[in-house]
Amino acid sequence: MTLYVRRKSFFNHCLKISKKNEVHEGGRWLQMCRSKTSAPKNFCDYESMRRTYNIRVPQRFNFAKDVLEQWETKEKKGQRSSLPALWWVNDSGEEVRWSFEELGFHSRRLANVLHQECSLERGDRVFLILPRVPEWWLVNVACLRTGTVLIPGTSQLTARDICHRLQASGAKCVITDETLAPLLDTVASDCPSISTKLLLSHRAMHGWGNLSELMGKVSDDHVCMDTRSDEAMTIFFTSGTTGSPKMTQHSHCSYGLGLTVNGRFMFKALEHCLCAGEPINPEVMWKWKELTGLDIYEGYGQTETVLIAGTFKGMKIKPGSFGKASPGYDVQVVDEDGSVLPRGQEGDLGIRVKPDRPFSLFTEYTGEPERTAECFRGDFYLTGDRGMMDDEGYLWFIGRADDVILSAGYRIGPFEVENALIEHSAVAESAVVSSPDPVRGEVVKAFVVLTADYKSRDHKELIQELQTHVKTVTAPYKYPRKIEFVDHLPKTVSGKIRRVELRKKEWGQQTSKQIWK
Ligand SMILES: Nc1ncnc2c1ncn2[C@@H]1O[C@H](COP(=O)(O)OP(=O)(O)OP(=O)(O)O)[C@@H](O)[C@H]1O
Repeated sequence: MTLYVRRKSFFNHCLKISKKNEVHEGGRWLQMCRSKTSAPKNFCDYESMRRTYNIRVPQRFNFAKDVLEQWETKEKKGQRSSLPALWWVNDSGEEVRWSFEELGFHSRRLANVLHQECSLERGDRVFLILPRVPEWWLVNVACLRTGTVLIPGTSQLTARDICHRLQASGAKCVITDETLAPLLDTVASDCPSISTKLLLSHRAMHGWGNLSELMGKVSDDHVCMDTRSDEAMTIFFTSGTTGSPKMTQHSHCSYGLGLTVNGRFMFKALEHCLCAGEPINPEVMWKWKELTGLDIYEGYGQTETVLIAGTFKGMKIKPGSFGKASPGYDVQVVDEDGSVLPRGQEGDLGIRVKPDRPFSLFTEYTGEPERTAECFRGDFYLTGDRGMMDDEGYLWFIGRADDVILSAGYRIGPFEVENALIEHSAVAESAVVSSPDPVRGEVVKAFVVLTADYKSRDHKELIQELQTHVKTVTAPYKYPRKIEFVDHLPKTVSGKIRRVELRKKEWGQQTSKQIWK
């Protein structure tokens, strides 16, 4: 479970602080919403939020020029409040607070470093691997300004992960700090595309340009690139939950404008909690509410998209459902032919792309046209997840398509079994996957991490107790016929459970399941 920690929050923040629903584009104001006042005061009603959301995508768009520079101008003219553009605080209480003017000043210098000192051209790729220090945001803006394509990576990546990302992306420039620079140096010789290495550090390091020093050399005059809306802005590597991470390319409009959904229809204060990235067990929601008095609002999205669906302000929360489709997306449950299924039936979760492809959908998996094409069926982009829509239009997550278990003719979503298991006080967390069975083909197997109080209990007894428990809280055929206790579950760097790893462990070399997976 992730409590609202999103790499895209910079864009959300800057768009959120706009009081009007407008984005300035080369002197013209773009109406973000069709509402009479142009500034919907209160989106407490989901239906009115969907009705009023209407973004017209301009031909050219650049977040740095069309949003940040406009705020800078307003700030200089005293036409906006003194809210900072960026306010950063670390664990030791150190703070950095930049106005839009300061953000503009530093980012223009950094843009000049990228262009003049590093000879990077529009379209060149920049791999950024830094913890969330202010410079992380500066590089974001400098890349927007220069039209270079930002590829962010978490600082928890291993040398192998970094090597894969650099080779796959062909990045020309890497930017990191002194903790990670030695790791990058170990793989640099295998990554011939790198022409520049920039270091954020007070110290010098052989082979690395010092970012702060270079910024001191260049001017703060920079004309922002007039990028096309559909031009590449960033490439995210997916989490790698199901296989090796895919390069997911977003354009200046799909992110720069698309993320208005996330920014505008969320809550402004920390007293509201949002969870995204993995399904959240209803039990966790109840517990959270009991301990904090707060509800958790769920958001469902992918690297390929912005927020696809969510429990928006004013909507009742149905624990176990991730809410309704976001404005801007028509989300449906479709069958194998791409036809929309009736409500209540399980199928593939898809986003309608015909006749109009939502502008906030990714462009492609870079360099993988076939893989990109595989995501589309009929009029829909397929998310790769299985789900269901209820009578009220709420969407329910069943599992990733690859994770669904077929046992003796039944289709079983792992999430429901995991939800049942976590209700038992012995279970700290669990992951449910398929396991081979000579009679049923495959059966449900649960890998369970026990809570401290249960660690020394007799395992045989505990297995029976957990099986009986699942049979009583959900349909009996879903109970895990096999249970294995483990110390921890395999996870991605962002904390998502890698069921694929457990499944591989179960199926070993048995090819039939491997092919299906
Ligand atoms: N609220 C949610 N409930 C259930 N699942 C969610 C939710 N939010 C996100 N997800 C899951 O996360 C996926 C998107 O995650 P991401 O784009 O990071 O890539 P990944 O699918 O985890 O990794 P990879 O594509 O590399 O295997 C969704 O397709 C869905 O399976």
